Amino acid sequence: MRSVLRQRILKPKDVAIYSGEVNQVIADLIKRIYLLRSQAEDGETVTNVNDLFFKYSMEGVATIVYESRLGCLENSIPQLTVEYIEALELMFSMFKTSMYAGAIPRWLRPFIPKPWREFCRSWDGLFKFSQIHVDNKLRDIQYQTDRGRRVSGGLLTYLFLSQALTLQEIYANVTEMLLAGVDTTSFTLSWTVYLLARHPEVQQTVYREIVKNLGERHVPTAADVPKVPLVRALLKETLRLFPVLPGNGRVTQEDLVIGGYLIPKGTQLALCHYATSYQDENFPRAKEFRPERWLRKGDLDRVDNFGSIPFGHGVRSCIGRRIAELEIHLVVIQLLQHFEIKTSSQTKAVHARTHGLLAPGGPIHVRFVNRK
Ligand code: HEM
Repeated sequence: MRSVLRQRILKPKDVAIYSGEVNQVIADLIKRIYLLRSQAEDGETVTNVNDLFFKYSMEGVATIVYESRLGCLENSIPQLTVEYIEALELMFSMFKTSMYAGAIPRWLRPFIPKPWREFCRSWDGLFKFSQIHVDNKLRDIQYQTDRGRRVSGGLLTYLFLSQALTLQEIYANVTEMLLAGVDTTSFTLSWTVYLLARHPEVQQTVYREIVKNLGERHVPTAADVPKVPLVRALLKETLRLFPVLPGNGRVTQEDLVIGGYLIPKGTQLALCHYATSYQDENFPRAKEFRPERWLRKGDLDRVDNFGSIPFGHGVRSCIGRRIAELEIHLVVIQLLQHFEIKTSSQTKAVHARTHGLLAPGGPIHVRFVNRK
């Protein structure tokens, strides 16, 4: 899969072509914020923003991966999408249990049936959903080719036409991408909004840069993102403080000597970059939210810092990184163009909690206040 997609989504310029689709999803998200605000007592508060960003992330990744809209941000969500959301929620709500489900020996399953049963139920739901969308697209392509038309399209079309993967492999891989691309992106967006609301001075600086370099209402595309380096820095800083995957692991492929210790080939290594992200030796005043620490001082300056590697590193690093960045950069710019994000009387201090992923430990409520 990775070698097939190398040309399509691994670099920022590869995913730039999806700006238009992502912006349509953002337009729906903003419409939804106006609606939800209007239903609040103060006309400004949106409660539990993660629910909103979950739907945004799901719609965003599906529009790229399936090349179709799911209707997550509509008032009445299509039944098929509702079922998928339920399967996804089931998967995450029992993440810890289901992680061990595969380790339960077959003979033991009749005695403790629930973890395995739920594990299969949630995966079946996710696969069924992917299969329906993939099959629809395949039928569409077949229809076009039968009529001698030249077919061009996005990711899924490319996967079909390249013929590098079997249909089963396509089902499996797009299911994994959708699964991997929803909570990761939505938690990160929820933290971003939370941090901006609690640090109005940072928010003001980012907003000023957007207005100066892009304007108050210009709808941004991927080409605009390098003009607002603080927006990129904001995402890096958010992921440093709240890396959705707080740890990572690798099995050594050869004998290594690290810090004077011999680590034999085949050793399982665990890395907790959530911990290294908070070390002052890696990030001065590490506990503080300071996006500007990621800004380059000049053209030759690089600010890579391996104390924080939220997307992993190397050949197995996150395949959806550029998609996630596109979705987050574009939506943050537009949210700040439309609204000042503020705490409300309902905003409580929220701490991180792990359930496999590092998630907000409670609901995040913020006000979306009209820009004057
Ligand atoms: C803020 C958002 C995201 C974060 C922080 C994140 C983080 C990660 C991390 C840490 C890994 C493991 C990398 C490693 O072992 O070195 C990973 C793997 C993966 N991610 Fe993401 N991810 C995000 C969004 C996405 C999105 C949007 C997609 C799909 C469109 C996606 C698809 C995947 C897949 C398929 C893998 C497995 C890759 C493999 O095993 O080769 N991720 N992600």
